[in-house]
Parts: sequence; structure tokens; C-alpha cells
Amino acid sequence: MAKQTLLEIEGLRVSFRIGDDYYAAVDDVSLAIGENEIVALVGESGCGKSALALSIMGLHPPEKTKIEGRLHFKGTNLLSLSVAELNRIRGKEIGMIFQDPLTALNPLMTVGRQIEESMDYHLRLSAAEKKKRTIGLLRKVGIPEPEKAYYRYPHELSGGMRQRVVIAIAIACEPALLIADEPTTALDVTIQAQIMGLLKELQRQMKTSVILITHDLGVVAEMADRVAVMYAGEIVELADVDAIFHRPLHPYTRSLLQSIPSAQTKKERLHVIQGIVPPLHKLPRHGCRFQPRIGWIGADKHEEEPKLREVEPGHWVRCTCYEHFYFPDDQTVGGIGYGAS
Ligand SMILES: Nc1ncnc2c1ncn2[C@@H]1O[C@H](COP(=O)(O)OP(=O)(O)OP(=O)(O)O)[C@@H](O)[C@H]1O
Repeated sequence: MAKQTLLEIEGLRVSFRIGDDYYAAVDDVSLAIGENEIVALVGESGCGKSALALSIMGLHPPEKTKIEGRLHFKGTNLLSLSVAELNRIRGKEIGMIFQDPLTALNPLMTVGRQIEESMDYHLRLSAAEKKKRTIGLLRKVGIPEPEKAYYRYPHELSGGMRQRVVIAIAIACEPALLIADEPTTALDVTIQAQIMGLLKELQRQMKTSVILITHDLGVVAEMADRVAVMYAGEIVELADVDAIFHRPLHPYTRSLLQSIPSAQTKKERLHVIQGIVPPLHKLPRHGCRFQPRIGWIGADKHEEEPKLREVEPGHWVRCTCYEHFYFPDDQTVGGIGYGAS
């Protein structure tokens, strides 16, 4: 089912200044987010997921960051807006949920006041209306005794409850787009599923589009409609969630999937992806960026300048190396070896 596009990311390049040079952490990324769609961005730490999200929110310091390309949101290029114009959109039309509720919340302000602050800027409501709406939001995000919680300070709440407050702030103005950057990383495992369940339920009720950044593929399987797999600043595979889990193509996607313990892989050996994502100033800028991590696949199997190609409707993959990729079965790392592909 084709969805109307809400945000069209076109040729986005986000570069950070290191010394005298700029290095792209997000490199020529194009991706459309549909209305009422959950798109997961996955990849190891350092692949550029947060850099992409923060550029949509306009939160990179301009003196150290160069942003190129276009971010069409409801027909407006966010990158052409002044700070004042952007302020009218972020927090209202686009909400963001950050990783750590402790740093996202002001410890000196009551929960109620913090939620109301997000409304002050965008909505014209009387004090009584704001309070009513805030208590309604606290109830909506599952905080017990919302009338009392309204007067509490963040430190009086558990981590899970604090993250619910962060979510309440993000949805206070009913944004069309919600960006959730690792929203459960800082929480206990038992609480993570509850928060994800809440996000999914809110998305269903409000029909908000969501960009969900995570490296938890279990969460992706539960939540996402489509998945963009990022490696070293580039999207290497993009497809709907079913295709990513059942017909993954790119060696990086396959390696990520093979590296998580699951019901199927439990009895098999887990794959350990060799090496690490290189630091920004050492990223390979030509050829297949994943090539150094799959050294057993010959150089001639990679494209010189790999492009994303649509190999079945809606399923995009970068570089021809996927056609030749296999998991070697003669290597063992730290007692954990490679499973068969
Ligand atoms: N302000 C900055 N200045 C310089 N380099 C940066 C800056 N922010 C991020 N980077 C670098 O850009 C690359 C991408 O970082 P980013 O935080 O977007 O990755 P990520 O995929 O979101 O990782 P994580 O899951 O750890 O948040 C990394 O190499 C990181 O070190």
C-alpha cells in the first residue's frame, strides 16, 4: 500500500569538522518516510544514525557541521529555514525522544511544568487547559496517578516513568513525525519492552510517522514497517521489515541478523562481525565500505562505486558483493564461531 510521503530525505550529507577538514558521517542518504509509517534505522554504533536524526531536528552546531542535500518536510526544505522558522516546526510538527531520560529532563522542574513548557511555545492554551491536557498526556503514557505525578520531580520517578514523561513531552503537540533515538537503551531490560509497547500503541492511536533508531533487531521486527540498514554513513539496504528478516541481501544486514541470538540461531553458532566501524576520519570513501570487514570475499566481487539498486519492488541494496557473500565456517572468535548462512 503506497503511503503519502511526509519527509523526503534527498542526498543528505552531514559532515563534521575534525581539525581543518570536514568528514561526512552521513553520506548521500536518500530516504522517504511515509505518513503513518515506522521506519527503523539500524546499524552499529558510529554508522551515522544519530547524525542523521539530529540533522532533521536542526540540532547540529552550525560552526562545526556542514549539512548538504534536502529535507522536504510537508513540502518545505527544513535545511533552508531560519532558526525561528525551524523552531515553529520542531517540538510541534516533529518530536524527538532521546536516549537518556535523565539528561533529557530538567531535574529542577516538576514533570507537569516540563510538559507544559513544550506546549507554551506552540499552542495557545490557558493555564487550566494546559494542566488538563498535561494530566491527560500523563495518563496516555501510562503514568499512574497522573494528578499527583504532575507535581513530581524527575528524581522521584523510576527510569521507565521518566522515559514516559519524555515521551509525553515529545507528543504534547501531536507531531506528525516522531524521532526516537535509542529510546530504551538507558532502561532496564524488563522496562524496555513496556516502553516500546507504549510507543507502538501511541503511534497506532495518533498515526504519527516514526523514525526509530536502534541496534536492537528484536525491536525492529516488532515495530517497524520498513528498515534502512546504515553502514559507515551510507544506507546499504532498504526494504520492508519482512524482506529484511526473511530475504536479507547485503552482507552487513546478514551479519547483523546472524549476530543476534534468536530462537532459530540458538542452536547454531553466532556470527561475530570482524573489525569495527572505522572512526570518521578513517572511513573508506571509495568502493564498498564494508569490504574490509569481509576480507574473504574477493575484491573483484565488489563494485568500484557501489550504488543502491532496487532488486525487487521496494527492496534496495548497495554493491554487487551480496551476490557472492557467504559466512566462512572455518573461523572461531572467542569460542563463538560463524553459523551457516
Ligand atoms: N559532533 C561530532 N563531531 C565529530 N564527529 C562526530 C560528531 N558526532 C558524531 N560524530 C562521528 O560521526 C560518526 C557517526 O556518529 P553517530 O552518532 O551518528 O553514529 P550512530 O550510528 O548514531 O551511533 P550510536 O548508536 O553510538 O549513537 C561517528 O564516527 C562519530 O564519532
